Amino acid sequence: MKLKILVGTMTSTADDVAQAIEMDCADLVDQIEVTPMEGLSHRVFAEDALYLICTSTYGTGDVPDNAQDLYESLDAPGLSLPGVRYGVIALGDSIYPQTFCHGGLRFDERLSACGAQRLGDIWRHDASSGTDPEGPAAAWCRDWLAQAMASS
Ligand SMILES: Cc1cc2nc3c(=O)[nH]c(=O)nc-3n(C[C@H](O)[C@H](O)[C@H](O)COP(=O)(O)O)c2cc1C
Repeated sequence: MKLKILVGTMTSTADDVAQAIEMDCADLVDQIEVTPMEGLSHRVFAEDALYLICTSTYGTGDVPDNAQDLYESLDAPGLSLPGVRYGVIALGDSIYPQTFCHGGLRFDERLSACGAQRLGDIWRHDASSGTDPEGPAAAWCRDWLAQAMASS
């Protein structure tokens, strides 16, 4: 199975998380591909892969600039992604309590509205927690991948 990590970021934290997962989880899947969201559309979900949305949150609960095109494309009328299985890593900061981690939550809403299936809970990281996300995210991903493969 291939894991495709789609990265939405402004200041590279989400990319650091994706790189940590690529290093730590290589033994669990056939291939891991880390892809920045720049210029992507919903067509990225056509591949036979397991998808991981790894994104931060900006503005007032918005997806980062490099994720806008992909996010908007998921609103296409009649778009259907029934065979797509995905997980979500949502980075945010609890100093924005009204919109905490909404970037990831927004992707989850759009993907599930298109009939895609989320596996597991959304993993959130709080930039105000005083911990770096890379290690805990990679540990979460190992469990998540094990469950995803057991259910496929
Ligand atoms: C200008 C600005 C706006 C932000 N807005 C939000 C927000 O609305 N909700 C939230 O949970 N986090 C918000 N954040 C926090 C970031 O999502 C968080 O720091 C994240 O780890 C950054 O990841 P990145 O480096 O991959 O972009 C904001 C950060 C900045 C600098």
